[in-house]
Amino acid sequence: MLATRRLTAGYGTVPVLFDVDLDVGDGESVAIVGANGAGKSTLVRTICGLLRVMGGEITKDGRAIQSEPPYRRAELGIAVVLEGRHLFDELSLESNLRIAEAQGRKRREARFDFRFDEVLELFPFMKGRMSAPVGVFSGGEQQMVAVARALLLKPELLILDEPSTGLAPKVVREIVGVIQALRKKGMSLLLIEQHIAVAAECSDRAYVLSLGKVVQQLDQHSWHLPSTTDALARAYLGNRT
Ligand SMILES: Nc1ncnc2c1ncn2[C@@H]1O[C@H](COP(=O)(O)OP(=O)(O)OP(=O)(O)O)[C@@H](O)[C@H]1O
Repeated sequence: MLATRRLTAGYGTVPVLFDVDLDVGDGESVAIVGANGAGKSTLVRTICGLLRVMGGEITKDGRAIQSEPPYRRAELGIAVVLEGRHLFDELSLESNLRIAEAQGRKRREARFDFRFDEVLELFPFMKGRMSAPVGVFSGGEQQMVAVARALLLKPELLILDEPSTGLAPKVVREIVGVIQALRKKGMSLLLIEQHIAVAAECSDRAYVLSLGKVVQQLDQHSWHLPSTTDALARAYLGNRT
């Protein structure tokens, strides 16, 4: 589905990601974990085309996409929920969703064709609140609007940048429930997550990122091994642990 090879990217002339090799298979859920400043958001912005690639390659289904503009990557089936959500705060919930639905209609051959009413079923709180401006919604509700909007783009690969950060445990459980429902449907997911427990629960595999490099790969069985705990502690706390 998605691959990066020796991907180097950053800001201005300064790289903050170095030679990142990453794969997300068809129907796979892959997490990226790492401390603040490890480069997780930079990786997301580079994959969706908001940051220029300095070196290496990004492919979607084997086709190089690193020169494609962000809107083309969306048309190719990559949707992203960025940190900060970037909703149209003054517009109603319905307008926010209908704008995405209109974009999604361009993807006629999409494998996951979420209809408007199906998306609403995933997010019951939305019923009866269609005319409210999304700026008045709670952080958790806004996060769900951002996910709903991404789904209406009919993606094959959904990238979620820190979906649980700053949210109450009950809301995190709701988001986890939605992620699990998408996994069941076979959608490919790339999940950027600082909370190890959420990452372990919602992914098949994970990459540990530290100072812009992949320092370890984890599979389902290795999350709780002592060597993993050590590697995660080093990635999160530095080498003085
Ligand atoms: N707009 C920017 N201009 C210059 N440097 C930046 C910019 N955004 C991030 N950086 C730097 O790039 C590095 C990686 O940051 P990034 O936001 O990708 O990390 P992160 O793993 O997503 O962290 P967090 O969990 O805090 O969001 C950091 O050293 C950061 O200071």
